[in-house]
Amino acid sequence: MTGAAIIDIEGLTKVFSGKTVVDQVDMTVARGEIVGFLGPNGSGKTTTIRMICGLLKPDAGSGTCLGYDITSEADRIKLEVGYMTQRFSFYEDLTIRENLDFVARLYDLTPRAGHVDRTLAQLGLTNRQHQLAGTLSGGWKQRLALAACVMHKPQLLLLDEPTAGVDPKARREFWDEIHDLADSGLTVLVSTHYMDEAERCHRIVYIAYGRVVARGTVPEVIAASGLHTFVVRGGGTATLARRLRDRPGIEQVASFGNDLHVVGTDQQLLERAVNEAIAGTGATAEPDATSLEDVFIRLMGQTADNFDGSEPEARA
Ligand SMILES: Nc1ncnc2c1ncn2[C@@H]1O[C@H](COP(=O)(O)OP(=O)(O)OP(=O)(O)O)[C@@H](O)[C@H]1O
Repeated sequence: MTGAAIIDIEGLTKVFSGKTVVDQVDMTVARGEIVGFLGPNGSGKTTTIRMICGLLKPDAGSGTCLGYDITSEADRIKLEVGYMTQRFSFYEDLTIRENLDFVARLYDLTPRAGHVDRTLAQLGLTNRQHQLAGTLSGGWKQRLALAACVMHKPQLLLLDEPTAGVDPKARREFWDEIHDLADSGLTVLVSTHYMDEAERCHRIVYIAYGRVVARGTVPEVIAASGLHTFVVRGGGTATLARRLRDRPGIEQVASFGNDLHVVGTDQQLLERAVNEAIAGTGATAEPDATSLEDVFIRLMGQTADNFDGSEPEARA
């Protein structure tokens, strides 16, 4: 299947109680890619992932995952996918090894001990194999969950916010692991709210109200946003932010430590507005590269939190 898309879905739609939570989502993921799936809470990421791996039937749309039809060949997909859910679980009163042995049993892997040994070594868990899972720190729990997902040698990993609540060092190590797995040919679709994680993906797909509103590599998404950014420094940021907001040409003001990122789509109008706002304040303003975070703050601002039930102001 080399060259063929690992995920290829078109028009995927899901309606819950009359509410369309996934709305005509198209997505293609090639072998070996790490694709980040981003969007506000409740925007439809988990629902999309569950349809991709055959756990949930779409109300409209079609597609394949690993070459299998997502509606008629769901059983085949489930066997070849590693799915780490948001609330992954294992037996806290069993050791790491015993937990993996249990998973090997579920997948009917033989010889069981061999598969467990290989997976322990692959995920750097061998030295801790006899530690009770319940005594592990968040980062090691995540690693055990990943081990349980990859032991049956899936071709595709679907990770739903795998590092939520994990400290930065453990998150970084987890991502090094993801890249190692991708280098060995595994394909990864990973949902996340973390900006640094989005930047570690080959491509990202951003969804809001069930619809894809941005996609591409990080530079492509930044370029497509059409945003320009000025960094304002000096003076009290809170006072300056008040002066900057609500001026024509200024569409977003966000604090980054002692700096303010001031963003707009019309560069000339933005520059004029910024210079007017800071005149006489002692602050300085310089054009700077728009960051992915600037773009996401903007996308979130346009669409609000998907849980609040309000309609988005703008839809792509
Ligand atoms: N089984 C279900 N029945 C009814 N509504 C559901 C069901 N599953 C999800 N929803 C609703 O569908 C919407 C999308 O939920 P989903 O979990 O896919 O979003 P998400 O982007 O993964 O959110 P988060 O980032 O918070 O995990 C939400 O409004 C959610 O309440």
